Amino acid sequence: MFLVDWFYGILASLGLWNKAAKICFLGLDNAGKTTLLNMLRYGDLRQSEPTQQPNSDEFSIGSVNFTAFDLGGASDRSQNLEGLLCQGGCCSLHKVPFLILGNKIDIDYAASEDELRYHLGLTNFTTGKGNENPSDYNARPIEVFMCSIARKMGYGEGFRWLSQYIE
Ligand SMILES: Nc1nc2c(ncn2[C@@H]2O[C@H](COP(=O)(O)OP(=O)(O)OP(=O)(O)O)[C@@H](O)[C@H]2O)c(=O)[nH]1
Repeated sequence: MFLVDWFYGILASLGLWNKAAKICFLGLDNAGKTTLLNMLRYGDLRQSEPTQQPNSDEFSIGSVNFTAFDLGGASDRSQNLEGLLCQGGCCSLHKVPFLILGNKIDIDYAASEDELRYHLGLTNFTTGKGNENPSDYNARPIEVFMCSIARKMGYGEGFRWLSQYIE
């Protein structure tokens, strides 16, 4: 019973209760991928050593599978967002929704949402944060949400946005 309540609590807070999905986290070194994974898995902040070798970490809650590809010390920054988005339309991620989390907004000098959108080339290109009608949507859903995993802020809204594109 406790386990079911825990499953329900975490998935409902992310809008993922009754959804089946594979959610993959990709990010630069030090972005907070492991911290987010630990927050989802254990519900708290845990320190971990910076990743020195490419690896991945995976766990499931209910029918939702979370995987973080931690490129760490071997990160190749040419694998940027543009590459991931496969703008040539050639790849299997063609219509997969992208949630971009701008983490660490608790830090004074953190980039603003507008700055992040600008530097990612996403100004005026994102889907919108409201409840779109997913069945009307023919393009890849993509949106930016700013967050602080340390303060437990922002990423829940991002996941709930994402959840509307997951069956
Ligand atoms: N201030 C602040 N620090 C954070 C936040 N999220 C993570 N961190 C810190 O950022 C550092 C890197 O976090 P990780 O989760 O290890 O980052 P990662 O993306 O897994 O990094 P690699 O292992 O290098 O790929 C750690 O010291 C975290 O405590 C946040 O929201 N705010």
